[in-house]
Amino acid sequence: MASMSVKHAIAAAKKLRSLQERFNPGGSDIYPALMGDEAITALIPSGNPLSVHILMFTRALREQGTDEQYEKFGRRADNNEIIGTFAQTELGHGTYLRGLEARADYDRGTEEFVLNTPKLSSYKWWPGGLGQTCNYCIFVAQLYIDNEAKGMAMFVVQIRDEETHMPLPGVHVGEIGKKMGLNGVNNGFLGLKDYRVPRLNMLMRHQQVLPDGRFVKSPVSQVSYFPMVFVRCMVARQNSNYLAQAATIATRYSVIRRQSPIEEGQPEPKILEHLTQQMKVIPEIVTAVVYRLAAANLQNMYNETAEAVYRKDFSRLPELHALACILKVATSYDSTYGIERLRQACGGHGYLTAGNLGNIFAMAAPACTYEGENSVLYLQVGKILMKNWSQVLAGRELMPSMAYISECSKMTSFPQWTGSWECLLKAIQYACVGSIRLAFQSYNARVQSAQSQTAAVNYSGLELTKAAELHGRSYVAGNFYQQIVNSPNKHQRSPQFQKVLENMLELHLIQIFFRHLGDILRFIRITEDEISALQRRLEEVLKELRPDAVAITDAFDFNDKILSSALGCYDGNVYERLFEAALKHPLNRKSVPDFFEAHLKPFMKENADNAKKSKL
Ligand SMILES: CC/C=C\C/C=C\C/C=C\CCCC(=O)SCCNC(=O)CCNC(=O)[C@H](O)C(C)(C)COP(=O)(O)OP(=O)(O)OC[C@H]1O[C@@H](n2cnc3c(N)ncnc32)[C@H](O)[C@@H]1OP(=O)(O)O
Ligand SMILES: Cc1cc2nc3c(=O)[nH]c(=O)nc-3n(C[C@H](O)[C@H](O)[C@H](O)COP(=O)(O)OP(=O)(O)OC[C@H]3O[C@@H](n4cnc5c(N)ncnc54)[C@H](O)[C@@H]3O)c2cc1C
Repeated sequence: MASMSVKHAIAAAKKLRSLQERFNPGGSDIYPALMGDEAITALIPSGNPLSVHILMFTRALREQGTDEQYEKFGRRADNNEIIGTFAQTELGHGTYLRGLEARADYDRGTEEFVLNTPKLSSYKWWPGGLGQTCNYCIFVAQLYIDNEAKGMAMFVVQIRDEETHMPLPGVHVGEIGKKMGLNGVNNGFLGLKDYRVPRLNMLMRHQQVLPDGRFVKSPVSQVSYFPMVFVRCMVARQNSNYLAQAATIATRYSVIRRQSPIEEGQPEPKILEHLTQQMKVIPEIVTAVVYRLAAANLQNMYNETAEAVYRKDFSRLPELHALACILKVATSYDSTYGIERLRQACGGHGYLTAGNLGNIFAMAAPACTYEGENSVLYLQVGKILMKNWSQVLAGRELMPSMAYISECSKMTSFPQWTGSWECLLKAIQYACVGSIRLAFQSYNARVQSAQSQTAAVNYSGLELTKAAELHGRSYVAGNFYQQIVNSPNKHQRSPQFQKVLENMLELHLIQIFFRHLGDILRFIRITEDEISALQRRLEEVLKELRPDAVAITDAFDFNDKILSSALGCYDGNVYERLFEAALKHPLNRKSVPDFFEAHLKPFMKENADNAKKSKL
């Protein structure tokens, strides 16, 4: 599987190169790389062994290396003359980067770094493509000068001979084993023993080690985390894509499959006529659209921040970090749960490999873990919200994506309930700010009682997580509202199209309201009649969107090859394709399976003989 994936990935990478040259000659825009990776990944159901090379190795060389280092390594990596990965996670540590054990000791006598993974737990473990594909990597290690720890640093390390692909002396590298999906990616392990690299193999755009061993600290240590921010932005886009693929499959299947009359004596309807089926499928279509728009916003913000960082302006890093964390978490959680809901909406056939929903789930699910385990990132955002709440209390302005927190903090109570979109959006924001206030009271009480920040974060973790989750909901719903109601290009839309978009906004806001009704009722009084009115509107908007469901998912424009699903094929010949796939199964090559003579027949005969004996 790995070799097939590499073959396909190389073919697709060549295609990508020609596309880039045609549409983005010599440009550094992230989209071609992203599109290329998405295209390659989509065409290789077992995952793209070049993903981390495209998304992390090449970018780290460009963003963390000096111009000279880019010329020496980055250009060859961009041109796919060398293939790398990003080797940060270890067998013993993934989240707690300060606990990483791999070390780089500077030898000023030879102006080299001596790299070691001192224990088994120090082995790099997980990097994509590391097992067999890559011949280089970015090796993340704790930097030591005269045995004094200086923090994390990144090193360009060649791990295999460029001609023979043999692991170099001092390198122990291989595949970590079968996973629940992405088995074409050859995630690998890497151990280094007294492996020497020249001083100039340490990426030194932001921090330097001079020939005599003097260390020049980075102006902002967090800029070394930038490669992770980029992938978190990618995950937001990639996982909204996975959800859109699954929604397309389930929608198409739901208008082909007929089951169970709604009125006695009537013919069996398409299953999408059942209201409960609409509630399973249509919100997922809308969620895919909502996150795709949010991810596009985040991507633009990433580009702007990356350019600013290149100019040594680090001012926007904190906001980008907070948004990249919350959107990576929200998109990966909601897409993973949404794809499983869509699989279940396809009944038994949803469980068939031919439907491809299981594989889309297996591709989407690990994003809840990699690039920052989701609950850790929720805590990251919770900590940032605590800092911002202190700013609110001090009367200071907040970053634009958190401005609503200031506005809501000035409200002494929630205004008269109207049920309008603005009211629903404000309710989610108001509940978020209420949760932030409660979390801060707990957190601050702990800090005041002399608990350390990390301990206070831990013991306030549940409230911090809730506040972070509601902040994500507020940002995503607010972005969708702005795009539908206040977009500058709104007047270029046909009235019909605008109406469909407004129906999607209505559904998203009401769905989020009901998902967080408990959180909202803690801070806002809403009557039973007002809630029942929203229930009616939910049922109504599902009915309104039902006729548009197929057109919206067709507009995602996934080729049958990308969907790779007998349930979601454009021509709708589901049963014929299911049967065609079944007949291809190896067990159908013979009428009598080999195991009959070898196992089944003796087993049944033995039971028959025993039955006869027991009657005697
Ligand atoms: C298109 C296809 C897309 C995707 C799929 C395809 C391919 C990719 C597939 C797989 C790739 C996966 C690659 C990986 O998984 S690489 C390894 C990823 N590992 C992680 O993400 C580690 C997660 N852990 C953390 O990030 C750490 O917990 C930590 C955030 C670094 C925090 O650690 P800690 O030492 O405790 O420090 P804190 O006090 O929490 O933070 C210190 C300080 O720094 C700020 N901060 C933290 N992170 C960032 C950042 N990324 N950017 C900017 N700022 C950051 C933090 O807010 C705090 O600031 P203060 O002001 O409070 O000091
Ligand atoms: C498919 C896939 C591809 C990957 N690709 C790469 C790659 O290319 N390069 C790379 O370097 N890594 C890669 N990784 C590794 C990935 O980045 C780590 O798995 C991830 O960072 C989580 O770390 P961990 O596995 O050590 O889990 P841990 O950090 O051990 O987490 C285990 C549990 O402990 C909890 N926990 C940990 N710390 C805290 C805390 N402070 N507070 C509360 N709870 C906590 C977590 O929430 C989680 O529930 C990949 C992983 C996967 C699954």
